[in-house]
This record gives sequence, structure tokens and C-alpha cells, in this order.
Amino acid sequence: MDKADNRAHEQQRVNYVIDEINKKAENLYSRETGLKEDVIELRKNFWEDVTVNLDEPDDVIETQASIKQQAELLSQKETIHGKIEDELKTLKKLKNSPYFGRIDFIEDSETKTEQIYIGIESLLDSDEKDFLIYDWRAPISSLYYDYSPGYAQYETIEGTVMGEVSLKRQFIIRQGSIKGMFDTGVTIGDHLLQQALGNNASTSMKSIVATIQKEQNKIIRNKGNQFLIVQGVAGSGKTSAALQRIAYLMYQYREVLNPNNILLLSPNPLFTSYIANVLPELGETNVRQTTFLDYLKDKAGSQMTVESPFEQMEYVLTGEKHTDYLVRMKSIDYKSGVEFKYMIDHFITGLNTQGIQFKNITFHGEVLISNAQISEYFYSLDPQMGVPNKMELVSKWLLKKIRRQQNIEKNKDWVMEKVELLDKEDYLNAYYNNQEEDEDDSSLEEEILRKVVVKRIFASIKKRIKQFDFVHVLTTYQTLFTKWTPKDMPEYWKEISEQTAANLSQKFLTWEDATPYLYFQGRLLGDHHDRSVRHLVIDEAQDYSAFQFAYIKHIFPYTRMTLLGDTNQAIYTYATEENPLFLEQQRETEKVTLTKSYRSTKQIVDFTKHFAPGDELIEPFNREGVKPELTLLYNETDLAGALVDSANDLRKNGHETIGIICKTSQESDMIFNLLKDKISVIQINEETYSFQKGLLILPVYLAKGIEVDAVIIPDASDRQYVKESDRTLFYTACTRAMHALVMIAQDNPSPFIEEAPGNEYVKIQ
Ligand SMILES: Nc1ncnc2c1ncn2[C@@H]1O[C@H](COP(=O)(O)OP(=O)(O)OP(=O)(O)O)[C@@H](O)[C@H]1O
Repeated sequence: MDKADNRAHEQQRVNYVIDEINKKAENLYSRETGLKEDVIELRKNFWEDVTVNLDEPDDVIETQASIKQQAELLSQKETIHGKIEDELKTLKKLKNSPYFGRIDFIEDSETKTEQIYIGIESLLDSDEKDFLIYDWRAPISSLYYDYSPGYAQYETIEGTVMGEVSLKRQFIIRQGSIKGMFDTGVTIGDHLLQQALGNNASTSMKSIVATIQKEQNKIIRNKGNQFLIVQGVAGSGKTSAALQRIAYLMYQYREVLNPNNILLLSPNPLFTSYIANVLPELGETNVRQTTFLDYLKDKAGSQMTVESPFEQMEYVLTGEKHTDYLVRMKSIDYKSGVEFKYMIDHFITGLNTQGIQFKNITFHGEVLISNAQISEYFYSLDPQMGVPNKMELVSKWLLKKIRRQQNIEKNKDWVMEKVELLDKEDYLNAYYNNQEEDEDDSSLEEEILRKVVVKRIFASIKKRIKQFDFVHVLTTYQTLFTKWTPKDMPEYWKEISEQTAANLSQKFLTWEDATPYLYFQGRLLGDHHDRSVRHLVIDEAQDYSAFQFAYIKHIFPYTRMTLLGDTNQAIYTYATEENPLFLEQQRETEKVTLTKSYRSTKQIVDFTKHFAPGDELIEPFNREGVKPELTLLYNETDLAGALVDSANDLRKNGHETIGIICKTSQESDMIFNLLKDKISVIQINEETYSFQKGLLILPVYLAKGIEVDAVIIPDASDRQYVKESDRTLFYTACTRAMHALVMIAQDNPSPFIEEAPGNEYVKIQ
């Protein structure tokens, strides 16, 4: 068959598959219409089909059962309806582009070559026998990502299947028609990749399913170890691979995993919205997603203020003039390491014999149980038992006392006053509950209602006791810094202690204190391990301190984890050798390295790799562009003009999303004020929840993980990026660019730029 025949033949198959999709969709539509009518009917007649009778307690029970039955029927129909809707959505996607790949494979033990067409979802023919499309996550589909024509094998639950791939073909199908078709050799679609990467930056990340590379596939399909650590250079597809991996896990373990069992920790809210479309694009529901900050805030409770990592960063970069700067830096350094965790452990051991601060339990303004009583009871318990176990016993002891008090209060006058305020429903419920519990048939109604009142009033006290709210966690933690003397005192401990105690008395947790405090709280009151999280995916893992990572391991002891990051982009000062990504291969840990950078043009990668902080290999994907540009200014007043000119030039060259990436938010404010009356700009801050096209101004720590068509560095001088600790910031900022990088510097450029040979960039004076 020649090329044209081949294409016509493939188009015929596409048409046939689309016919089948249409038939399936029609079938589903008619089922959906029937169901919709049923649901409307059920909702309309809900109350008619329910027997409502509230005269006697028995009738109440019957009425409730009848409502429950009717509601269950409705919910069943609604669930089926929802599933059909999802299937229809998928069929709509398949109709537009049924598949993107084909491989011809002949198994060693077979004589017939199978044609495997690969798309975002499986599709069976109308007899439900043969696969017209294989899901990209099916075991056989891995052949497509892992092999070029020739010998190949793939794993199934039954074992390894070996054979030969005789053809590997890629398609671009849009609106049901083949727009491109390539037979490929070693790597998947340089063609397709070139096309995908050459486009403008998008406001939301795209799925890379059609062009997953072999080494990325290794991450996506990884099984076996508890920890998968991915070190990948900037733009190597870590985030993309992480999302594809989530989709893969959801498919592979669909019987046992639901979207709530996977938690994705991302660097900031902007990033969360940036990646929000990928899973739905693949026909999957989004999984649980949060930032580590929000996770900690949630645990710390609303009475505490938690500093964000960005605020900490801003302080580190701009706070040098503060008198407490040095102490704070020492504090950040110490509290980020696991040594501090050992110190807390040691402190807690001491608390087993003395020192825990308790609260009084009060009722109507009077102390019911004093803190001294609680303390006495706590310390009378066996010290061998461990603090959280003893807290459990204290809680039980307190609840018993409260129940006793409840009985005493029940007969007091104030209760009767409240009884009179109860409404009709309470009366009915009181009676009904009493019947159900079969507690005291002969009780007088007043007795029952009194019980209701005291039970309700004491409910909040009991709830607080169950949550161990009788312990002064914060005050106890504070004594670590005010009354306790550690065995191994770190440098500046006295000053660190004073600074910490002052913050804690304001109920303020600095970023470096937030995790240690919550670790302490968990060790004191017991950690509620979140067993519902079966897989945890951490993006930008290089930005977690050793303490934070140890804490994550502590609260998710049984969870499998995928950690992705780039040591070159470790922008926080505490990212030391103890960072999880620096860990040497350990038991239960597999490390995968990605060295190829897909985001930026060859020119940008070749330039930036000269000042990359680490010595990892960085290979550019072969996509041509223009050389980075360095504009030198000799007059400060020219900056606004230079920025406007650069932005306009970049726009003229077709770039839609241009990021003016600053070192700090202070610089970002300054540039925004400089430009806001001259050109239309969007300033992005910590509270920005969605990404949009245009001319954006943002600090580098908010640009983490995202990409733009062109980057402008407004101050690439040796005043702004000079210290070794600035290197990761500068590298991260430059590597956000897909197609163009423009640096502007007053007087002298940053020494990092000068590490690149002069022929790698264009200097404009
Ligand atoms: N296999 C692929 N096919 C198509 N595009 C890809 C592939 N791998 C990566 N890309 C593209 O490269 C760009 C960078 O990918 P991604 O953001 O996942 O990288 P990253 O390693 O997380 O980057 P960084 O650490 O710099 O934030 C994205 O535009 C992504 O779509």
C-alpha cells in the first residue's frame, strides 16, 4: 500500500469507529432519556408515594422508613444517570479524536498480527468482543511508549508477554478526520512533540498522553516501592508525568481506589488551578488536592495564624535590615532539620513525668474540673504508657465526670426554663428517641425533656473533651522555649527561644514552626493517621525541609508516595542535603532521573544550563528558537520604557503569555507600579487562584511549576542576583520560558549570566 492508500484505509477505519461510537451514544441517550423521565417523575411524586403519618410513634417510624426507601430509589437512579452522562462525555471526546496511536504486535506464540489502536479510553465493538480502542493505560499499550519496531515485551498480571512490534504509527485526528499520520522509529513523535511544544503556552496544563516518553512512562507505571523519587531537570515533564501517573493508578486500581484515596500536594493555589484540567481531559475525576500550607492550616485550627512559605521567603530575601534577621535565619536553619524533631521527641519524653499544661473545665462560669485535678490524674497514670494513651484515659475519665455532673444539673431549676423553650419537634423527637432506646418507658415526659436539655447543653463540652481540648498544647509547646533546657543546644538557642516564644504568645506560627508544632501536637494528643490516603503525590518536593518530609512520613506511614522535584530549583534556604530528593537510594525507595528538558527551546536550555546550580546532566529537546537576550541599561529611568518595548516586541512575535518574573514580591510591586499606567498588566500574588493570558508580573516563587511563552527578567543585574543562594531563584525564573527569554540589567549583569559563553545569548547595549 502506498502512503495515500494507507491514509485512506486508516480514515475508513476512523469512520467505522465513529459509526460505532454514534451507535453506542444513541443507545445511551435513549437510556438516559428514560432515566431522566423516571427521575423527574420520582421527584414530582415523591411525597405522594410516601406514607406520611406522624400521629403515633409507630407511624413516625413507618413514615421515616418510607421516606428512606423512596430517597434510596431516587439516588440509585441519579447515580446511574450520572454514570451514563460520564460515558457520553467520554464518547464525545472519542468521536472527535478516537485514538492517537497504533502498534502492530505479534506475540511469540501466535501467528496473527494484532493491530492495537490506543486512545484515552477503551472501546469495544458492538458485540462487546474486540477492542476497537485500547485505553492508553492498558498493559499492552505500554508497548507503544516503550518500544520502537522490533523485539518487545509487556507485563500483565499473568506474566510477561513477548513478541515483535512490526509497526508503530501516530495519528493526529480532529473532528473525526486524520490531520496527520506518521510511522515512527525510536522515539515517539519528534513530529508530534515538536508540534505540541511549539504552541503558545496555555492557561491550563495539557495531557501528554499521545507523546509520553519512555523514561516518563517508567514513572507513570511504576509499581512496587513505597517511595518513588523523581529528580527531573526543569521542564522535563515531572508534573505532566505525575498527573498521568495519577490517571494510571486510578485505572489500574479502579476496583479499590477512589479519587479521595489520592492526595496531590502542589506548591500554590495558582498551580492547583493550572493543572486542574488534566485529569478531566483524560476522563478521570480530580483527586484531592491541596497545598502543604493549607493542609497545615487545617490541622492547626482557626485560632492559630500560620505564616505562608512565601511570606517566609519574602522575609529571607528582603528582611536583612531587621535586627532579628540573623536569629531568624538560624532558627529557620535549625528547625528545618531533623535534629529539631529529635529535640521535640526528647522534650515529650520529659513531659511524661511533668510539665503538660491543662485547661480548667468550666460550666456556667464555674470551674467543674480544675486543671490541677486533670494534671494530678494524668500524672498518676503509669508513665510507661505513652502520652497519647494517657490522654485517651484522661478523656474517658473526664467524660464520666461530666456525665455525673449532667445528672446533677438535670434536676436544677434552670433546666426547666429551657425545657419550656423547646419546640414541638423536640418534644416529638424526645419521645421517639426514648422509645427507640427503650430506656425508661415509665419516665415522665418532663424527665425525658430535662435529659434532652442537659444533653444538648453538655454536648459541646463533651465534644471538646473528646477532641482533647482540655490540653493547652500551645502553652505546653511554649515551655520548650521558656522553661526547658535541651541537652544539645544549637547555636543561638537562647535568642531563637525568645523569638519563638514571642511569636507563639501571639498565636503565630512561622513557616519553620508550623510543622514542628503540629508534630508536637500529634505526639502529645495522638496522631490521626489519614489511612484514606493510599497514594500521596508531592510536586516540587525539593521545597520541603527534612523536618517537613519526616512529618509527612510520620502522618502517612502506610501511604505510597511519589515525590517529584528538581534540586536545581530548591529556592528555599532550608533545602539542604537532608532534602528528600538528595536522599541516597534507600530501602523501599526507587529513584528515577529525567534529564531531557522539553519546555524551553534548545537555545534557552543551552544558555540556562551553564548556571544551573547542580551538576545534573541537562539535555535540550531539539526545538529551535531565538537566543536569549540581555539588554543593558545605563540609566534607571529607562527601565519602564525597556520593559514596555520588550513586551511589545514579544507580542509582535506571537507570544501571548509573557511573564515578568521578579525575585521578590517587593520587586513585583515596584514593577507593577512602574508599568500599570503604561501598558495593560496583571499582577499575580499569593491569593491569585487562576492563571490567565497576558502580561503577568509575579515573584519567582509563585511561578514555580508553571510556564509562559516568554520570560522577562526585569532586573538581571549583579545587585539582584549575586549570592550563591540567588542562583536557584534565577535559574527557576529563566526556565519558565518556552520560547523566549529577555533579561534586563542596569550597569552590570548578574555573574550567573556571565557563566554562559557570550555566543549563547545576544547582548544589547
Ligand atoms: N512527553 C511529553 N509530550 C508532550 N509535552 C511534554 C512531554 N513532556 C513534557 N512536556 C511538556 O513540557 C513542559 C514542561 O512539563 P512539566 O511542567 O511537566 O515539567 P516539570 O518537570 O514539572 O517542570 P518544572 O520543574 O520546570 O516546573 C509542558 O509544557 C509539558 O506539556
